[in-house]
Amino acid sequence: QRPKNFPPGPFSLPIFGNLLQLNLENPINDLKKLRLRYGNVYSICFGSRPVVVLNGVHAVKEALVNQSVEFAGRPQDLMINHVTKNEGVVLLNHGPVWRDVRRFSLMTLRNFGLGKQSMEERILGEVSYITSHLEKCAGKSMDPQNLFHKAASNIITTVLFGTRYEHEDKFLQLFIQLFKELSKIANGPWAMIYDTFPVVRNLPLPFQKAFQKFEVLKDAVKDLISQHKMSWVPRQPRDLLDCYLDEMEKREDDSSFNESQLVTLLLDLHFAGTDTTSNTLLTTFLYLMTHPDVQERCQKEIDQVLGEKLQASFEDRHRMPYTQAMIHEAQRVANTVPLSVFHTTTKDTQLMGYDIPKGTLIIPNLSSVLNEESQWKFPHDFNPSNFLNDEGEFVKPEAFMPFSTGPRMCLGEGLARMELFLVLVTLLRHFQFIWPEDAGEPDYSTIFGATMSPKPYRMDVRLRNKRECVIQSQNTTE
Ligand code: HEM
Repeated sequence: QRPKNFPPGPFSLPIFGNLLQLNLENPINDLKKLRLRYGNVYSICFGSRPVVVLNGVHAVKEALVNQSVEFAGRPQDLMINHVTKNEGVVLLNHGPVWRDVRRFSLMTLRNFGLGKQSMEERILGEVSYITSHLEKCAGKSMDPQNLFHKAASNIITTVLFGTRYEHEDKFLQLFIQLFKELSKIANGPWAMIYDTFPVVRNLPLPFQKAFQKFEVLKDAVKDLISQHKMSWVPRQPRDLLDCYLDEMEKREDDSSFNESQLVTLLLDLHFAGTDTTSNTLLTTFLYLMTHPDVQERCQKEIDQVLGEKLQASFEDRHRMPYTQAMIHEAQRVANTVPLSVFHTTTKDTQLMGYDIPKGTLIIPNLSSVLNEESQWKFPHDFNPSNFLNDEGEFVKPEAFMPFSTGPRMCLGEGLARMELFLVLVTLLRHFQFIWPEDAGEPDYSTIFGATMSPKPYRMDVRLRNKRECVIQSQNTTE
């Protein structure tokens, strides 16, 4: 039974709640139908647990921004909380430890923007590996999935541990494999059973594998920390790990900065920063190939702005309104984290006239905001004009929230935006991407998960004429 004056929703069955009425493979359409019937704030039941779903920009902002503290909690009793022992940052509940770890992570990422080996240099370093890989594929077709995934992983590992890994490296392969298996379990039916029926939690059912796999990941990170400590020079940080060791030394008696917390924080940031960015890149290239006019217009702008400059820099974005608009539009249609990360209420509160008790699970339906008909000029198309005004200047509507909003919003936003810009601008400058003639009609449908991805596809890669000469002459000089 729903609490008194709770947001309305469909009739729910005993034990199962509304789970049997949702297509758990991809519930986005079902959630959309419920919004049409019950409005922007409605409820469903996961088993016996009532859950509030927020839809549309106004409801999401009212909760996550205007009542930022009340809606900034995280659930603490799901399988994934038990697997990570509530450490790290993503799943920490609202409170002083989360605030401290978040502030440390944000500051450290921000400082790398200015430091000796800046974030920009780290990203451009990895971009040059992508470029040389694609040069080898020029004239052929290739599946970009692994390339983008490993590149996104390498960018975050250079920031976290100062290391990039060859794409065949065993450590990188192990991480990617275990992350994949863990998210499959965490997003699958066994996690749902674990979360819904506490009595089964100690039984030897397949969800136990998630606990074992996480331990393997933790052991690998512990080894990495031990190796790192051997070359660590206090107060001369090379990466986030060094900054954390400095912080641990500074706060000797502060129990929230400790080695166990560090292990999960590194895993959290690595995990949060990999699939998200690589799936966004995959969607962007799918749309660029199938909208060659958009691709060409970006290339013209990029050529014009960069001229003979050797490399793009993040500052160049201010002179590339169309390319900026294209990247934002790609993020809008990619809808990479469709249901955000679940929140909870930290105290009894009210939202749009409804009472919501402390501890209620909240789903900010970001998908409903990024596709909201009243907010976008072309809600159902891929059209950079969604981000351009009549003068052709770049503008960002308030409904652009792929990183969510409020105090829990993505803490890697700055890194992700820099990554997307530098990768896309560099690749569009050097290559043309073409939908292969024998690939049939493009399939824009998505694979639902904690992060959404496009169906696998192949792309034809061609060196662009103008750049071909420059690259060849550079290669000869080397
Ligand atoms: C295109 C890329 C990305 C997208 C679309 C994205 C999106 C999101 C979203 C929707 C959330 C949930 C916010 C909320 O709960 O309200 C989130 C949280 C988070 N993201 Fe990202 N993210 C991206 C890249 C990254 C990167 C590169 C990092 C690594 C530094 C990162 C680290 C995090 C962390 C640590 C959180 C949890 C923040 C907290 O709970 O305080 N993300 N992200």
